[in-house]
Amino acid sequence: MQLNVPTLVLVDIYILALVGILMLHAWRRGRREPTLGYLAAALLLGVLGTVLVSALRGVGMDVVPLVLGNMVLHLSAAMTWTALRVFTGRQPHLPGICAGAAIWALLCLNPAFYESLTVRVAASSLITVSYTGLGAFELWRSRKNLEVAYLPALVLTLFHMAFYLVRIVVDRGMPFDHALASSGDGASFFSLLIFETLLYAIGIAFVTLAMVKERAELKFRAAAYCDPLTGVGNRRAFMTTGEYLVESCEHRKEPVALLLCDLDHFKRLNDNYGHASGDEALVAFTRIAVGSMRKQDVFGRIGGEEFACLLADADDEAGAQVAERIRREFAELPFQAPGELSVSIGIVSSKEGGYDLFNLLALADDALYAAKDKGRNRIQRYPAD
Ligand SMILES: Nc1nc2c(ncn2[C@@H]2O[C@H](COP(=O)(O)OP(=O)(O)OP(=O)(O)O)[C@@H](O)[C@H]2O)c(=O)[nH]1
Repeated sequence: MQLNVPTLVLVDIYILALVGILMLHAWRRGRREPTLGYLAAALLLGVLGTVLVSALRGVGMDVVPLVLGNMVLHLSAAMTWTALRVFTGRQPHLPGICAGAAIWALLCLNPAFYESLTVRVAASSLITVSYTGLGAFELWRSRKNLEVAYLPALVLTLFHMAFYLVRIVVDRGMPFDHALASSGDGASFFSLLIFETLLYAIGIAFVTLAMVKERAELKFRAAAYCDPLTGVGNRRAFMTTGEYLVESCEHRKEPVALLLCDLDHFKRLNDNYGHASGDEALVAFTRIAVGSMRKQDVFGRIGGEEFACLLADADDEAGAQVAERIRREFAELPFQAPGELSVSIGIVSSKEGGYDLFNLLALADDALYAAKDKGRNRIQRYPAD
């Protein structure tokens, strides 16, 4: 099928401009996220480059489409690479951004290069392959830290690179003649080229926007589930992961133990040594408790000076052992004055409380209350005497 080149170019310009403006809008709305800014620049430079390369073909000013137009298109490719680079956490590389356009300008100073359509097509494709390859490389080398679905962007980029590699071998170029533009030698590959480049531009804009949105969502979710002082999960996180753990223990017919820990006389500690010292005590307790947990256990700060530990495959005896270790280590911590740090811990297991986290929490709270009542700095299993 032969596609009409001028029509395709017009469609290409309109769609790229529309996506570019939408990306600019997303950049402004998204707190000027640099990745979207570079992507918007890539799309709008793509529009300018396409206008320069196409509109002024064969009208006696070949230097504009051939030299300037292609330089702008190479800058556009560099911007797409930079968008992916910035997304992976690296700084833009200014010499790298300018290199493609500069190399093209230098090559055009050579009359043999300027006159040979085949060599120009090969060089232009090679520059595009380099920038696209760099974009894929940025994603690949950061894949372990990205935490978002990067594969669509990687596959799209590799496909675009492969297309331009094929172009080096297959394409003999579009001659600079309007009469040949829709039917002449090279027109069919050229129309395919416009088509592929347009799909790539839309595709990479869409998947990169999706990656940026996914990352923002992860950041908000982490903030909503994390206690900023201690870095562990807050009550919401504990309840969500805790319920899941309780359910899976029930499913495997394993016991589960809950420890409810409350630092003793914490108000007094704050009043005597200041809020910063109180914070230090909270962080120190977290360190000790987390150090006593296994990977499959769940721990969280569920209130001001209240923490909860859910131990998988542990009965109340195992829970009491862990609780006693935490209590002892915390009480032995060197602090402002000896005996200032202590914790009371209520313990309940699924043997008494069943596999309902709310019920376990209520029973552990009873045990904790009894521990406080008996003088604090102690562990207490449910049911209390
Ligand atoms: N430093 C600090 N203090 C906090 C934080 N969150 C809550 N608190 C304080 O923890 C104290 C808790 O006091 P209470 O509930 O009376 O409990 P308590 O003094 O530990 O008494 P008992 O639990 O009965 O031993 C309050 O003074 C809160 O201001 C925090 O993030 N940092």
